[in-house]
Amino acid sequence: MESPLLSLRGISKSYGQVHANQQIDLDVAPRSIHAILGENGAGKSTLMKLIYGVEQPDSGTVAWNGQNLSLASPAEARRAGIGMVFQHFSLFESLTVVENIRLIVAGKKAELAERIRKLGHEFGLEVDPLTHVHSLSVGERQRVEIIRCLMTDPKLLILDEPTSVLPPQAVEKLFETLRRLRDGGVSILFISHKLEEIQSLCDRATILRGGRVTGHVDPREHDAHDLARMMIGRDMPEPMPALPLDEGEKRLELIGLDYRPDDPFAVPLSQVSLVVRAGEILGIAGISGNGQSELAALISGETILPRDQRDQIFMMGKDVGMLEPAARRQLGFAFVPEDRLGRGAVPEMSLTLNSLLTAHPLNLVKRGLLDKAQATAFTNECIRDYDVRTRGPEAEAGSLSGGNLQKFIVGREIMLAPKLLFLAQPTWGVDIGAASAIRKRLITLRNEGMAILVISEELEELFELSDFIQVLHHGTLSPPLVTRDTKPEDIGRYMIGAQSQREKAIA
Ligand SMILES: Nc1ncnc2c1ncn2[C@@H]1O[C@H](COP(=O)(O)OP(=O)(O)OP(=O)(O)O)[C@@H](O)[C@H]1O
Repeated sequence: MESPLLSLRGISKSYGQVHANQQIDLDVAPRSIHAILGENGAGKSTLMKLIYGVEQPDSGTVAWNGQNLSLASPAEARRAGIGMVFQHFSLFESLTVVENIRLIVAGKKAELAERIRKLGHEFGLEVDPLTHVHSLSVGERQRVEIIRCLMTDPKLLILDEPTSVLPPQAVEKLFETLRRLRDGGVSILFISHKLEEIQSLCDRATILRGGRVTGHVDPREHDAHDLARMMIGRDMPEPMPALPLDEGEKRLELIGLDYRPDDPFAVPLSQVSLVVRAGEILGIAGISGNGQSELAALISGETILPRDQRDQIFMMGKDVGMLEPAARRQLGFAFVPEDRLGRGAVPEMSLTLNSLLTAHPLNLVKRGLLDKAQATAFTNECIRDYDVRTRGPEAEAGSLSGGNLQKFIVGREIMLAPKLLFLAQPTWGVDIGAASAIRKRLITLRNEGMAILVISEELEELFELSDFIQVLHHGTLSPPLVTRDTKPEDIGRYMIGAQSQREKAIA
């Protein structure tokens, strides 16, 4: 092999009792796309943080182009030619795209805006440089992160689950971008839970389990089942069959919902109608930025309808358009937001306190005081049942790996035994074994009569879960399509607005 661009030997890193990385050896060749594979909590993000100078190893050596390298900060890593796009975004919401980029890349605003447009166009990462970040969807924020990284002209680009929120078309475009970058001499470290992606994109893969390297392979020589087995140490579980059920009562109904946001960058919704019945899963497909966050806020109660808009949102038969989130939850509604660190959990608080955020009605508070024993028992149950890998209920939410925090939030909301459960991107960042366990659980709950609404950008996920799929495009919702009679291409046409509203619809 050509001498490696980056070479790690015996790298270890612990957080207290947790050995996040142990004796890691890794060589990244020049001009290669190298996958890092592993379950939630296997140590992938930690390893990337060590390479990017966010954290320093306890022991071991790093060589960069054959020279010893020790990085005290990400700024030093960037100067050396290492760039990273994080799983959790690091953009300032109150600044515009170009202002955010200017914090890292030198240049005049107008010039930078022009470069952002050009790069966006060239690599299929279109985003308006003058938009405020708070009005961007998760997918759009990720585009900004990737562009910002490309603007520092890295020799090694680290991408932590870059495709998890991108629609299929954008994934292919991103892959073209990455291949072009590789051909131009950039090496890429690519973390993903999607084995098919790794096989189509990567020429090498390193597999981690429990903080240790369990193998270096060429992913093109192994099928997805093989890779999954190496990663999780057993075969993938089979999907759960959905049982046919009689038509249940309506638990959520939107009738001709119109919404004009004050924010000029937000997407207005027009004539959105949907029904979710007991014993049914409705999936909402669509490319992010088409009104998903606006719709989610209206359903959760984060956005409240003005007084004159009556009879547009019903939960359990009650007009809830003007009710606060807590009042909706009292009716039997639970919600897993897409933004797990901003809205789903408070990173600085322990898991037990995070349980209280939504589960306090389950006798976790007595006479205004925290019932510590009950709250800890609830949290322990959630950790055990949802396979949340953490040191315990007192761990800060922010110390969990991304996928494990997501499992915790999904578990907490399901444990409320709601009548209506709404999940936005339920398995974002969750490894394949755990994602399949969450989907199985959702189908079991559906079979037991829960009404479930899922917003997801992952079509495969919606096909596995949903009885019906509706597609959100430019703030309007397609009619419901019966999943078993629908092909992904049909959904794809709605996603880009190419399908006439009447075709393929059920009456
Ligand atoms: N700052 C921290 N404090 C304490 N423990 C931590 C910290 N960061 C990571 N850990 C622990 O180290 C282990 C490895 O976490 P890491 O985030 O590297 O996993 P990962 O493979 O990237 O997982 P995921 O796929 O869920 O993102 C986990 O057990 C995690 O809880």
